[in-house]
Amino acid sequence: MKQYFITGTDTEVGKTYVTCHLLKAAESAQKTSLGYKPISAGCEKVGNDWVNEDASEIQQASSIKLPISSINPITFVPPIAPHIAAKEAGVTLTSEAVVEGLVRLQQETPDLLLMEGAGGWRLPLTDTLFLSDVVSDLKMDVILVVGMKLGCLNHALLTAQAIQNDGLNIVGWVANDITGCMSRYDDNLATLKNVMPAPLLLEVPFSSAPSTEALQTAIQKLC
Ligand SMILES: Nc1ncnc2c1ncn2[C@@H]1O[C@H](COP(=O)(O)OP(=O)(O)OP(=O)(O)O)[C@@H](O)[C@H]1O
Ligand SMILES: C[C@H](N)[C@H](N)CCCCCC(=O)O
Ligand SMILES: [Mg+2]
Repeated sequence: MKQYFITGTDTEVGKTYVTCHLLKAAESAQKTSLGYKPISAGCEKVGNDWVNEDASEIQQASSIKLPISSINPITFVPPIAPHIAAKEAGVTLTSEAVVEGLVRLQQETPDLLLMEGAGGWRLPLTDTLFLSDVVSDLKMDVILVVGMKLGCLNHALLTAQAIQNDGLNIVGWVANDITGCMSRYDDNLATLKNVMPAPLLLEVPFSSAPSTEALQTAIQKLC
């Protein structure tokens, strides 16, 4: 079993989008896949479940089918910073709760297990604990999704430095074209290829799937 933490240069940069492409590509390569979204903020009640859109997409993209509460055990209603939502709900976010949900999914022994963060790398769980602390304790390899837009060079480099300073390995970064209209896209991509301290794992075009070949190359590197 190979497992990775998916982080991004910010919220809304395509972590879920990329995670789902990788989970589905793994299945196409005859690998079992499972996604984990430990903490979500922005949920609605569907039947007896609190359902977050990321979690629902990840559930559908995973080859191993599990209840939404296993894919996403910690849910908050308002789409805000999770530690603030937790405080409002009278809940304390803990490392143990995140790890407990992960261990449950590891017991399914998928070939590929992808855990999506929320927001960017240094996401607070409390005023003294960050999701990055939990990932560091777990010693997970990291995939960094870069939302290709003006400002991403700085965000990508700072995030990569922070991950490495935390003692973790970046297995690769993903160039995700989230707008389809970034000025000098190719020049920005070339700069990132030169300056990032990790290899480009995958390029994801705007509004269309990456090529099957590119996805399979990425899966071969990951699995
Ligand atoms: N390559 C792309 N082409 C078109 N739309 C995209 C692409 N990548 C992401 N999107 C869209 O951009 C939005 C944000 O993407 P996504 O939800 O994956 O971000 P995220 O980083 O997971 O955000 P969060 O921090 O909330 O988890 C979504 O509507 C998604 O469908
Ligand atoms: C609600 C939203 N979609 C995200 N999942 C949460 C993003 C939290 C960002 C916190 C921050 O760094 O400011
Ligand atoms: Mg997401």
